[in-house]
Amino acid sequence: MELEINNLRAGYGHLDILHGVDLKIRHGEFVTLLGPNGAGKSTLLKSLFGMTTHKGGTIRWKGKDIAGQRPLAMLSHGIAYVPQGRCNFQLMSIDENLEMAAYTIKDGDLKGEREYVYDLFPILRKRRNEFAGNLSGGEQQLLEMAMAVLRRPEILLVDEPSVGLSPQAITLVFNELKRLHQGGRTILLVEQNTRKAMAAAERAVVLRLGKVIWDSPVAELSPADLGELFMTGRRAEHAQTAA
Ligand SMILES: Nc1ncnc2c1ncn2[C@@H]1O[C@H](COP(=O)(O)OP(=O)(O)OP(=O)(O)O)[C@@H](O)[C@H]1O
Repeated sequence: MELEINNLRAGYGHLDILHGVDLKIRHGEFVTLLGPNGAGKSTLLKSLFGMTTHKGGTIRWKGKDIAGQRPLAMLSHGIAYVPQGRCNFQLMSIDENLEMAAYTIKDGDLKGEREYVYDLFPILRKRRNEFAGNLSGGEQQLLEMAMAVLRRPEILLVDEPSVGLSPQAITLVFNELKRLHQGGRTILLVEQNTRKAMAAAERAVVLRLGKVIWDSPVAELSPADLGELFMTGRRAEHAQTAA
């Protein structure tokens, strides 16, 4: 087991958002985290990257409890986070954005790291001297992923990469996610586009009101069941757990 979350409680200051999350992710898995607005999906990703107030429970990463550690420590453990929206430096070139992403690598071989990323995303190499702000939405999302992958993480936490993208750009981004997974990376993806997410991932986990209410291979969850889970917290007839 790579990541084992037990009874995780977290939030923002006095605000409690996660009310006891249990989730296990094996090395190399592609898991999508689904759920209605405000369920706490982004909060769970942020908690795994040390960006929330830790209130209890454990996050075991390769056997060691890392709950409550801050983002820099999470990066050093091999955990990377791709935030929602495009957070790159718009008035810097792609080369420079990747340089910024490499900032925390001690004694890093920047050129080598950059070439590693360009081999993964040749589309970025072609435009390496252009401002990030001049890339299309889909290409900017790829740059976000590239900046996270540069540190060669073992797990990628990806938050709603399809937001604001055209259908073609969404297809491009999901194809790249699948390629990153095939390259051996573990992926935990939060996504509102449930159809795309379930086509790419192996396992679907549904979060509602700060708790996991469903966890199964994607094939065991129909769109109708998913709708029912979102609305009522139960799957008609065969609910695994109640909300
Ligand atoms: N920085 C913050 N400070 C305070 N409250 C926050 C913060 N970020 C999120 N919240 C609150 O936490 C709750 C869960 O938000 P979160 O973004 O985790 O949900 P989500 O399941 O990802 O929803 P969506 O699909 O709409 O993005 C919401 O009520 C939200 O208002």
